[in-house]
Amino acid sequence: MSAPEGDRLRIAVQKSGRLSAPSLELLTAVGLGFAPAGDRLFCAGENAPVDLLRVRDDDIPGLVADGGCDLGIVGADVLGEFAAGAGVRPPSLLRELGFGRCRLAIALPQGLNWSGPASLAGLRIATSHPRHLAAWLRANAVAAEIVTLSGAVEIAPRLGRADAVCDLVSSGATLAANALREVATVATSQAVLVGRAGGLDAARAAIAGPLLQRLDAVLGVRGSRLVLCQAAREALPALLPLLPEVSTHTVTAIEGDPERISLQALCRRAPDWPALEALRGAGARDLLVLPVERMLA
Ligand SMILES: Nc1ncnc2c1ncn2[C@@H]1O[C@H](COP(=O)(O)OP(=O)(O)OP(=O)(O)O)[C@@H](O)[C@H]1O
Ligand SMILES: O=P(O)(O)OC[C@H]1O[C@H](OP(=O)(O)OP(=O)(O)O)[C@H](O)[C@@H]1O
Ligand SMILES: [Mg+2]
Repeated sequence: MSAPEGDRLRIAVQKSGRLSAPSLELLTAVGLGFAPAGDRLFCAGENAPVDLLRVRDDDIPGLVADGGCDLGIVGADVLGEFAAGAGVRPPSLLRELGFGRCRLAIALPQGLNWSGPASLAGLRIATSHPRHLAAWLRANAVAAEIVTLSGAVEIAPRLGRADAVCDLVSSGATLAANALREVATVATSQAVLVGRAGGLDAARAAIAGPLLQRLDAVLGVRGSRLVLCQAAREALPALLPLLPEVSTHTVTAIEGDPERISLQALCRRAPDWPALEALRGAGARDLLVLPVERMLA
């Protein structure tokens, strides 16, 4: 990966929060190295013409939209809020990254009844996602007041600032800790890679292209396992259906033993213990389950 002097790719990532560590891990997995970030906002790439900008996640769509950065990693929820705003052409969604999975949900304090979206009519709903919420209320023909807060949304009912909330949920622990009950999903989200809407200039595209290919090689096998085993050739038809979500498999003859084969299967998810025990019961021996890091097709 080489580029003319001065032509460097800039990637915006969240400085500190839910997406920071997995974003850096992904960039490392595609071969990018950065000096330890510490508190720095800007990290020059050590082995490629790619620099990191570490910022608040809310700033990432705007930075990519106005050309301050070429690529960014941000929650689809934050991208959606930005895109629903007036005026600026939002960044393009280039890839879904499979981490930071959560949902934007409506939750009510105990004591408020729920019989559908109409139950929210006339209530004050606290959220950091006012545009998502406004669109959802519109789609459900509900008139409610939106109270926009930048954080700690779940505390708003207890403080008397709102009657209900619309916030991000994954495990539900934060809602439970605040005695709130999830009643409806407004949107689902995960981390996404975004790029400038108009595309990159030729020099930057030449840096980004191979990186995207590497990214696909990593994302395409996330969660996959390589399962290896030996078995009698006649056991093969019984073994294959026991493997979870096989994407490809290879059968190899074992030298000197025409009755036995070696099976290699790429599975989109890990076989659990019962599946492995069933495979063994069907004649598989020397079963190996290996993690898969990347696959160049
Ligand atoms: N509980 C969760 N589980 C999984 N992903 C989450 C969860 N909460 C948020 N996210 C995702 O992570 C993104 C960042 O969340 P985080 O709470 O770190 O943001 P923040 O507090 O706004 O940070 P910043 O200081 O950068 O503004 C969210 O936009 C969402 O996409
Ligand atoms: O359903 P849960 O697993 O409890 O997750 C939900 C919480 O996660 C997010 O906040 P985060 O913990 O990132 O902290 P923040 O409020 O400081 O952004 C979100 O805003 C919720 O508060
Ligand atoms: Mg934020």
